[in-house]
Amino acid sequence: MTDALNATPQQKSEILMQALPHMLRYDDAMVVVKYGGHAMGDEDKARDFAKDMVLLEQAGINPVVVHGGGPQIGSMLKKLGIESQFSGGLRVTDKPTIEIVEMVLAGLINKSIVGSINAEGGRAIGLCGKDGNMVVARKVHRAHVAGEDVVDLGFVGEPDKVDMTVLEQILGRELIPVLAPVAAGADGQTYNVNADTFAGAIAGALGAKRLLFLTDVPGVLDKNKNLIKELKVDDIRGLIADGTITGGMIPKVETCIYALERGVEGVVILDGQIPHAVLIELLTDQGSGTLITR
Ligand SMILES: Nc1ncnc2c1ncn2[C@@H]1O[C@H](COP(=O)(O)OP(=O)(O)O)[C@@H](O)[C@H]1O
Ligand SMILES: CC(=O)N[C@@H](CCC(=O)OP(=O)(O)O)C(=O)O
Repeated sequence: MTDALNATPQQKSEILMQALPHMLRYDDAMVVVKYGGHAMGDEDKARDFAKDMVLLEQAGINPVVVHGGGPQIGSMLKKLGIESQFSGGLRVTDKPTIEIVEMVLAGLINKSIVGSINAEGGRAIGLCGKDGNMVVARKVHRAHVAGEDVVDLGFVGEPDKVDMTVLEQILGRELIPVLAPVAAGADGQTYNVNADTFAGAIAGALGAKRLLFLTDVPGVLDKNKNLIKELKVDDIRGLIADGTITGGMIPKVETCIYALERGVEGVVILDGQIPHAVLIELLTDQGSGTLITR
């Protein structure tokens, strides 16, 4: 699959025959792809990701991209002399920080992904939670984090209401939505929403067939750092309790549980740095990461 885009016509038709049964499984289905800031990498990787989204759309699978950009926000804040502070995996977001978060996520990164998809022959449309009131956020009140001081996270939000009207207009019309995890509260205040949580809310509201988390590790690893290929929701709670799953993986697996409970059929956590990771996952028998089901 890695070389498929540069293959000869004969090789391409062989690859297509192998991919066909998988394509039929996902025909007209919705797949939410969470593209993490760590998975973004260099220009070549961005191009590969964009090619995958275009190919999925052409194959009749409707990809919805939700992107992050944590490391990129961190670099911009650093350039401006603003220190990043996290509590429980969430960025403490004061007034100057929320302005940079919105600029980097809904501006720079969103438009860069839209541009890459368009350059590969797709038609992407970049939105954030504010557009069409897609996601209305409420402030996160998570002051108590085990082992950490009590912190007011500031303008950190979580999805409160999700309205799919705008996305429903877009899907099935050869457009690829690219969503930045920025949303307004009912009072109009802008909130910074963790991209995993945002992706889970969108996947749940759409009843997506798959939610893919592209990150910088092969999937969920066990205590010996070996990949766990399949997990059930009930296994997850034990792995958090015994300290196998920690840090940034916790909001990810918690989002998996949330999305599965809302009808998403399966969630996969996989290494987005592998070229064409999404195509390998969806269109081959190889399945590259951790598949989580109910
Ligand atoms: N059991 C585990 N398996 C894999 N990664 C884990 C595990 N526990 C903690 N992690 C950490 O979670 C990180 C992925 O979360 P995060 O950095 O938030 O990703 P992203 O930026 O892609 O959203 C991994 O790089 C790893 O350091
Ligand atoms: C509240 C909060 O922490 N928001 C995140 C939003 C971006 C994000 O989640 O990006 P990744 O997926 O690349 O980590 C942040 O400010 O970094």
